[in-house]
Amino acid sequence: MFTSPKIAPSILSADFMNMERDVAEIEAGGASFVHVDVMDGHFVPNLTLGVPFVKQLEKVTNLPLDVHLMISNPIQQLPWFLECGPDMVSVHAEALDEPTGEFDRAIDMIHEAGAKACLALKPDMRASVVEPYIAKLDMVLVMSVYPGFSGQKFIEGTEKKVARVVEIARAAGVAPLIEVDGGLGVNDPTRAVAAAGCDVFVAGSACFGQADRAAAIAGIARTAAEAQASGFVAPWEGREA
Ligand SMILES: O=C(CO)[C@@H](O)[C@H](O)COP(=O)(O)O
Repeated sequence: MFTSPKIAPSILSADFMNMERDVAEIEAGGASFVHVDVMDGHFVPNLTLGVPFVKQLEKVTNLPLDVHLMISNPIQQLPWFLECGPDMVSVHAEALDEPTGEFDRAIDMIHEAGAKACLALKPDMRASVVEPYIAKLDMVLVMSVYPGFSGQKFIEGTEKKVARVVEIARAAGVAPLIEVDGGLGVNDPTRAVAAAGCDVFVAGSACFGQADRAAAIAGIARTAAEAQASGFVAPWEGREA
């Protein structure tokens, strides 16, 4: 039922002056993806990196790039990011205009470029928004903090949204990866989302903020696997999905 936990360290917490070294460490340390936080200072209140950086990053690692576009107007910018050769691209539901077909358009553009397509949801977005698209999606990214910064506290109850997305996927007879991003580490939030069906655990400060990145990755993966096996139940109430 559960897949083995995959860890995607978020480079937002890495040393931008030593990115090649930091990414080499997580590659050697057992990461499954590099989570690349693209923020435009408009869709989220922080500005990080753009196309030239992603292009360079792709050259210095064999890890799959998991590019998380926290940007306004992704339809316009997608072609530039897709030229960088990412493995997986997440676009936010909140940044797309559903009535004009932008959800389908973004997913199709990503697939046509040979990458895997993911729909990302901010904490206030309902899980059911993925329902019409679930069969086309390779992954759903459930944000467990308001996007913009590393080191924030996990929003309790996000595990309910994870469980709801799993339910929607099952009902459609598909099994996209479920990724959760924000506040994860060797902690109860990781246990809660693991037990709810999360496959990919994004970790910024809990990975790059640690001196031993390999030990950090192993610790989070072990925490998640144990929670999957034991059926961890969160000690909080939290919000609805
Ligand atoms: O996209 C984001 C924040 O917007 C994340 O990827 C963070 O970078 C995760 O950091 P931690 O919460 O794990 O420290």
